[in-house]
Amino acid sequence: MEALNKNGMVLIGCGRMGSALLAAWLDTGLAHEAVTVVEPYPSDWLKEQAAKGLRLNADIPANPAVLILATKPQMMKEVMGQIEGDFADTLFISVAAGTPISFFEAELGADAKIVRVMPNTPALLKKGVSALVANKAAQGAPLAAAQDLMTAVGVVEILTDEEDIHAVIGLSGSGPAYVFAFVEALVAAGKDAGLEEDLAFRLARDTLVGAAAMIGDNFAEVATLRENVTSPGGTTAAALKVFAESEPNLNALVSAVVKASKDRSIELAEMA
Ligand SMILES: NC(=O)C1=CN([C@@H]2O[C@H](COP(=O)(O)OP(=O)(O)OC[C@H]3O[C@@H](n4cnc5c(N)ncnc54)[C@H](O)[C@@H]3O)[C@@H](O)[C@H]2O)C=CC1
Ligand SMILES: O=C(O)[C@@H]1CCC=N1
Repeated sequence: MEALNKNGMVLIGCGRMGSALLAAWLDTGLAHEAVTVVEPYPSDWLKEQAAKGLRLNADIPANPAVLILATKPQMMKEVMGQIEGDFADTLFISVAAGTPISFFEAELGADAKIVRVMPNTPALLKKGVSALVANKAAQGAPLAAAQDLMTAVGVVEILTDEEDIHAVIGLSGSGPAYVFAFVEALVAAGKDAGLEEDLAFRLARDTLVGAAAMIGDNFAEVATLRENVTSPGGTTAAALKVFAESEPNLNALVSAVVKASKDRSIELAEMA
């Protein structure tokens, strides 16, 4: 955070993703005074940060170390039109789902250092996962700086092919929503099975947290973890049979879900 505290960070758009990242960075030692946020509809939380010294809707400082773009892809053209200033050494980081690097190069010039990042909201708890891809000008030190920044809020994967970002969005960008939807479905199912909602919620939440914590580094072991719950001829076998035999089955359903997110990302990129 040293370079950022010295030369400043600018955040354009402080909604759900922008504020999750900013909150985690502030907690990691980013100084409020070093941050300029441009946000037309500041949340109460953001106003509290402004009271602590963060520069809210102030002029963009000259040559900030990093400028983060966290507005909707549909707004990006308008946003780029409103960014003016000296960005000779600035590293641009976009977290927008559907805006390709080529769009930013067309707006800023091919010499601009641009890293496209696909984070997810668990970044708020420093438990995010982000995939990064850099343009030519941002290879080396700028990409390493972006990697450091995102490592402060979770795990980082580096992509070499920008096209992979669509699938990443389908899996980990949108992914937390699938998990939350699954918890909602589990609670509804618990209620259908006769439990009170509060109890069903606690059981669903604690099962997910506990099971997630059991997953290690080896994908093959996930099947063993599943098998360890599944007594032959028992209750879990009866349950998993429904996943396997329903139409579409679980794998086909999840595949369609990830593909829908991926396809929308491609669509947004084509509109950029
Ligand atoms: N929410 C998520 O889980 C993730 C979101 N993203 C990306 O992050 C970006 C933001 O998404 P969310 O935070 O979910 O949306 P959001 O709608 O919560 O945040 C966008 C923010 O931009 C602000 N804004 C609108 N026009 C602006 C302007 N001209 N200048 C400055 N700020 C402006 C809005 O007031 C809003 O607070 C999107 O591009 C999305 O693809 C990426 C990964 C995960
Ligand atoms: O739903 C969206 O478009 C954004 C991108 C990934 C997660 N949220």
